[in-house]
Amino acid sequence: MTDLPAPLFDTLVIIGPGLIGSSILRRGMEDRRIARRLVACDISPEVRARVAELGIADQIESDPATAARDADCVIICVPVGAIAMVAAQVMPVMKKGAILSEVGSVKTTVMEAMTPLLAQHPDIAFIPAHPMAGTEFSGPDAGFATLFEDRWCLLTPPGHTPADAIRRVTNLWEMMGARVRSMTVDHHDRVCAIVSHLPHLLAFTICGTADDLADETRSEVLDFAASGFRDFTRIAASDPTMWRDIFLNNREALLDMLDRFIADAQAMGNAIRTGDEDVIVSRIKRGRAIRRSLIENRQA
Ligand SMILES: NC(=O)c1ccc[n+]([C@@H]2O[C@H](COP(=O)([O-])OP(=O)(O)OC[C@H]3O[C@@H](n4cnc5c(N)ncnc54)[C@H](O)[C@@H]3O)[C@@H](O)[C@H]2O)c1
Ligand SMILES: O=C(O)C(=O)C[C@]1(C(=O)O)C=C[C@@H](O)C=C1
Repeated sequence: MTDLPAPLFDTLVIIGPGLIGSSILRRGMEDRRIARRLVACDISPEVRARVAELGIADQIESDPATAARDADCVIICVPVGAIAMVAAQVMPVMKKGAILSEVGSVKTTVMEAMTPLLAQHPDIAFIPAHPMAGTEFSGPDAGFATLFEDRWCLLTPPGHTPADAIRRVTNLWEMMGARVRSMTVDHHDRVCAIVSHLPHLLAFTICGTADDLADETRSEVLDFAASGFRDFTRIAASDPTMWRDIFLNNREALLDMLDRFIADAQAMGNAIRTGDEDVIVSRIKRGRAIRRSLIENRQA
């Protein structure tokens, strides 16, 4: 009989088994080469009970420190505003040489909050990751094992991070079907401001604008929304806590992108006002070209 290769991690701990955390757990349950033991930890008793019913973890804990004690890798999957607080709970008990990761949608402010903790615990490798995958749904029922398939996962490891730890986190995401790229926290936050955070801001806003016109158009909004508007409503159905934290933590990059967007939208408005067909058509063509390249890159 041939021995099976050792799993990538002996014990992998997911703190916050919501959409993202439960998707990692589901993939880990399906592919036991990822971890021998999968531990889930959540602050919410309802979430813990649901994770138990779904059978997507080998062990379920309510206390992050208890969950993290024997971990080879801990991944914090809670809203951005709570990541550093959870890190402060687990780092003092984590093993020397263990890996700490998180999946937050913003990196600069998390790294700032983590800097003093990292100085106190130099034996823990901190490797922030951000899977560019998700849906408008939250919670453990929303996750699925193929969520990261063919999606990008962006890593923002600090400069001194051991190469072996980066390799293991890269392997983890690749085993879940993702493509991995490393970048600085600043670059990450600017890229995400334009590809993810501004589109959400626009979706929440356009739904509000339509709702404010309710007297004139309420029934039309509901009746005829099987059009462009419907695609905005999917994004606008996203979780308020998650998006509050993203907007407040990526304030500068997001406001910069918003200013650019407002200038471009005004330019389009002027072209419509003055009947400048060339400007109108060239902008529409750029949109179509971007959609085509997304499809070619298998991202749409
Ligand atoms: N939803 C997406 O599309 C998406 C994509 C990529 C990254 N992210 C990021 O991933 C993280 C999780 O997002 P999600 O959509 O999976 O959220 P979610 O709401 O589905 O799950 C978050 C879980 O964290 C738990 N939690 C909150 N505070 C906690 C604490 N202090 N201790 C322990 N558990 C706690 C909640 O009870 C919940 O079960 C966020 O930082 C988000 O920015 C989200
Ligand atoms: O597909 C969606 O519904 C998402 O909102 C996913 C999405 C995105 O904007 O692309 C949202 C936030 C994350 O940080 C990464 C992915």
